Amino acid sequence: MVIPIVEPNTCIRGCCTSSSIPLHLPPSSYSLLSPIARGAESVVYEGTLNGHKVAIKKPVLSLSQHINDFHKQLQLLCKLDHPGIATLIAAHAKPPNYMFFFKLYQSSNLGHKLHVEEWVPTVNDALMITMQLAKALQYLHNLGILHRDVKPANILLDINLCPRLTDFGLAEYKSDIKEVSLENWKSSGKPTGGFHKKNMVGTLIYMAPEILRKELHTEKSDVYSFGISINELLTGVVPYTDLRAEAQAHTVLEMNYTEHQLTAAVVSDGLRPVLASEDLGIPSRLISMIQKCWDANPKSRPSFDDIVNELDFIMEHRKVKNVEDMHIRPCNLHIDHHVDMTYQESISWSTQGELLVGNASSATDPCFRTWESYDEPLAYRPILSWGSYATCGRREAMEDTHFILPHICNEKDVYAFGIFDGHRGAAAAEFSSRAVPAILQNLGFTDSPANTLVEAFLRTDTAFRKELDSYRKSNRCIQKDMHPGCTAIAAIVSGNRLFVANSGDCRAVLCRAGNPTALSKDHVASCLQERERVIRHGGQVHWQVDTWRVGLPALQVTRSIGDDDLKPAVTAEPEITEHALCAEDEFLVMASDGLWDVMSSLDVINIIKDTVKEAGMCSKRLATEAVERGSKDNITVIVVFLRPVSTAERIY
Ligand SMILES: Nc1ncnc2c1ncn2[C@@H]1O[C@H](COP(=O)(O)OP(=O)(O)OP(=O)(O)O)[C@@H](O)[C@H]1O
Ligand SMILES: [Mn+2]
Ligand SMILES: [Mn+2]
Repeated sequence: MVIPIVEPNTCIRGCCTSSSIPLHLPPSSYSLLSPIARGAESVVYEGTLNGHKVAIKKPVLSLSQHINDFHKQLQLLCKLDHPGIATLIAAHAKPPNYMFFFKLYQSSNLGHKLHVEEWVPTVNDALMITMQLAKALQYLHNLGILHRDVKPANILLDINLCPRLTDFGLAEYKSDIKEVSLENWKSSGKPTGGFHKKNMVGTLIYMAPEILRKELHTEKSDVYSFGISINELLTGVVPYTDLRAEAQAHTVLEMNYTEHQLTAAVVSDGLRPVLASEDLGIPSRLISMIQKCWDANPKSRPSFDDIVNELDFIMEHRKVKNVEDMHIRPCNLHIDHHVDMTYQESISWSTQGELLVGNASSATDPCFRTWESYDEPLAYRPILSWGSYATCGRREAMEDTHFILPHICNEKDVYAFGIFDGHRGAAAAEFSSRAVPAILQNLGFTDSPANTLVEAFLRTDTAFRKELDSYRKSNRCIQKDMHPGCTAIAAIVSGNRLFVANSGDCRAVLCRAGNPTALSKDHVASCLQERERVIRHGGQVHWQVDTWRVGLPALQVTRSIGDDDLKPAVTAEPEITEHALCAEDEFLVMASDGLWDVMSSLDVINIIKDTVKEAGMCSKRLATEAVERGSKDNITVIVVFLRPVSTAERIY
């Protein structure tokens, strides 16, 4: 992208100059589209500059000091040019608009990648990221610049997952540092002032003990933050969160309280996060390097020159020895799944579900884009972050399954989520959790999202019953009278459109302007309409014990995948609801009936309101609360935030 430079290319004060980066832009050359992130000091937007997609960082300028800071940051950014550092393309440094234009890095930041997308890197991925980042910091230190805010949220990833260090909001020339820090502690009160404390929840855990003791920042303080960040990359664990696994810090208040104790433990007791383990193929020298980086004594920490040399050695050694690359953690570690083995012996229903529909990930057919929201380029675009939690609860066996499928057919703005609640065994739920996403991928955008969802449910049901039949005929490892089934709910978010398909009694709720909107209706025999439909299709309904039930198996639900002894009365055909999302939509909650048995939609919304705004933590809190309230069933929860959540309430 070539942007003409208008001379004199300086900011309004004349303190920032550059020969290659334009510092004032005609207003017609750029536009702000949707916000990507709201930080403490800025809002980052996706936007365009001369027709190209860019990231636009617009600082919050509420004090004159903030304008000084902008100029300082711009002077610094103009000097930087390194493949490990986010590229500044242009800036606008004239009132009333102060903006930085960066290259847009599409693969989000490392914190999001690890904890929201649950990305599991291979050893080589991890080594490459570590090396690139070390080289970027080596480059800065050679220029006499300290970054002072190294953490995964400030490490962007490009499409090749190469890291790009960003956020120079706290960066300083080492030579200026004495003066600045004294001034900082006094005037702005960083990091002890009330406001900053609130916003430092995320940063504190990366701060070296000497910084927590309010001593001066040196190169070695960046080394410490680097060590903590790389260990987080290797373990996939937000530093110290494992400490609170039992205590379950759910609210910001609780978090702040623990942060206080944490600071004391890091400074006085030498507490550090749990170190990555060698078991999963991580080179032992990399692990010892991390330990040296977070040594309590700054003088004992290596410099980035030392670190780059050591990494060179580790990588060369792997190459010579031809060490096999592998993932550094098993994928999907967080789900406590117990598979019901009573009748399925050696059949893996999940694998069957995947195999049956062909290898979805290799779907190479170009997808035809017929999904309507793409015709409206200016339509509202929600920004999603999601998490899930699944627990057996008080049951012996886990019969719930779920899937999360971001970026269907590599489309950035298209996501699918689904939950399956098995009955009479887990087979149907296990099969469906693989088959439904695979079919969605395979169908791509050839039909409307609503039709695609219906098709996915029906095809999964047919495929599962056929498979079951062939097992029965071949007399292999299945009892003749077993008719497993599952209820199913799935959602597709495509641009600003939300589609929910439901068969059975899982439920989806949207929080719109603080109030619950039901996105699904339960299909149970106690519902007159459903009872009549079952009878019309040849099924039998009777009152038994306390409620209406279907057929001999006395099923309470009237729609499901599987249950082949009750077909076609108990249909797999879902009901679909469709909504246009808008700025008032805060989040979407999907859950199996184990949650809804003990909680109303309003309860769910209120609980999320006072929980740390991290989707995984919200899901866990809801499920845990449901167990506490006496739910006797398996519980699976998926929470999807539909707009950016405040950094102050995020945990990384
Ligand atoms: N060039 C970019 N491309 C894509 N996403 C970006 C880009 N720059 C920033 N972001 C996103 O915006 C987030 C915030 O950016 P940045 O850290 O620069 O802002 P900040 O206001 O200083 O935030 P903080 O609250 O961490 O101080 C990043 O974590 C990243 O997810
Ligand atoms: Mn940041
Ligand atoms: Mn910042």
